[in-house]
Amino acid sequence: MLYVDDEPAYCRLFRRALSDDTRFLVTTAESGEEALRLLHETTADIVITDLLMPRMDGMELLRRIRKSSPETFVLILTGVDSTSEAVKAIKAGAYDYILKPLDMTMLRRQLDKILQHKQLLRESSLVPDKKFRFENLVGRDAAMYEIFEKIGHLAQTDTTVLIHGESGTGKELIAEAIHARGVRRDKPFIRVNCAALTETLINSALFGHEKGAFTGATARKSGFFEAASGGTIFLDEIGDIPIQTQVALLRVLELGNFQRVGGTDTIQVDTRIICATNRDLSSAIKDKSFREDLYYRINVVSLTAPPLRARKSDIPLLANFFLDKYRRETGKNVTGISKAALALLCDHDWPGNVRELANTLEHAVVFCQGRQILPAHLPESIRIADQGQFSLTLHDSSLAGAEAALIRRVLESKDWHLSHAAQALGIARGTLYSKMEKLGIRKPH
Ligand SMILES: Nc1ncnc2c1ncn2[C@@H]1O[C@H](COP(=O)(O)OP(=O)(O)OP(=O)(O)O)[C@@H](O)[C@H]1O
Repeated sequence: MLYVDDEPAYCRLFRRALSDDTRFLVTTAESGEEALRLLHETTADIVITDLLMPRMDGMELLRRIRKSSPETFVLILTGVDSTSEAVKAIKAGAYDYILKPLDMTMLRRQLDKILQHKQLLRESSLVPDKKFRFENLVGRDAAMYEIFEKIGHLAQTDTTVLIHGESGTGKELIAEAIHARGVRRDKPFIRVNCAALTETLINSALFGHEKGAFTGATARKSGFFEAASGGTIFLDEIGDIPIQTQVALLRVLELGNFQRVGGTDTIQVDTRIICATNRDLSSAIKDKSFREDLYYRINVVSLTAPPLRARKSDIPLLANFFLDKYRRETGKNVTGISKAALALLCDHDWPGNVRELANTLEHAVVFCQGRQILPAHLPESIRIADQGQFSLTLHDSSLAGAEAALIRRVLESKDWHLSHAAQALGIARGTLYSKMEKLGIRKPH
């Protein structure tokens, strides 16, 4: 590890502070130029550099290191008044920044994080385990294996994680799995839906409040962070937290402490933070509704839950998983999904992702009278979407007219093969025949 600072006193302090930590071999340099010379002669896994230095400053040194040895982790040291410079440095590839005057506890925490990150990088080359289930997550698609693998690695660390993904893709299950596989598994996992909390309530919900902090605060109350102490807090829809809460959150991430609303005591917590968002936070940063420095703090490691339409090979597996779940819950003897119904499920685009698929199977099990899920048991939205393939144009808005048009289209698509058409429509062949009679539908000669 190389420490770069133009103040010799700081260099000495740093060497002394880490002298008992056998994981690091510390070298110091008093200028950017000297640092580059040393890096030329030997390698360093971690470089910690002051930002403000005469001649070559920390930014320039960072740029040079990124070019010559991109795998080196660079930490920037900066004063409170130049955090915007630090953000620039992170954009330019620095791992993170540390505030000056140097707080050794903070520094050690950062170094632990880097070591964990390095471990992660080493392990990410391992062959993925071919299982279809990972904690409560089900999946066999390569995209899901990748997620399982990442969860496995992240669980071994205490890193802050940001999970991206559309609604219903399993972000909460991913967060739970990271918690369940880690050392904090016996401690609480607290989920907070930030979007559901009003601006006035959120600070008190997260950090608690003192008696009399606001009207109605009749007693001291601890918040979610205290409840999750020792465990994990999952901040869902993080993009929706108001700016004032973002400031408090930044403090928890940087210093590991907070104050209750209306309180003056500083409360130290050891809570792992996992966040999720279905919004593009970079546009929120642009329109200033989300702090950039907070973004870098929560986005130490990020993963993206893939939408269901991007892993269609998981649909049959998930459909059967939910069939089994709802069959047990309802006690019904539904044992399978017909080919036609499964084809409809596989064709659907699932804008609501796995949640929509789960709801669809619940609906199907409820409506199924026999042993097999047929197209007729699926919600109309799924069947209609399929019929959309025929680009059905309805000239007659009456129910009978629409039914006739649909039956005609399906018959045409099945070459007027009654059994096939009946199966696609999810009705019995006899029912189709009588409907054709009633609606005056005949095969054209
Ligand atoms: N891979 C999966 N295997 C099994 N169930 C899943 C999977 N992904 C999601 N689910 C189920 O789908 C539903 C939605 O999942 P979850 O709440 O984790 O999604 P989310 O991405 O956090 O959604 P939102 O952004 O709306 O909060 C839950 O009932 C969950 O159990």
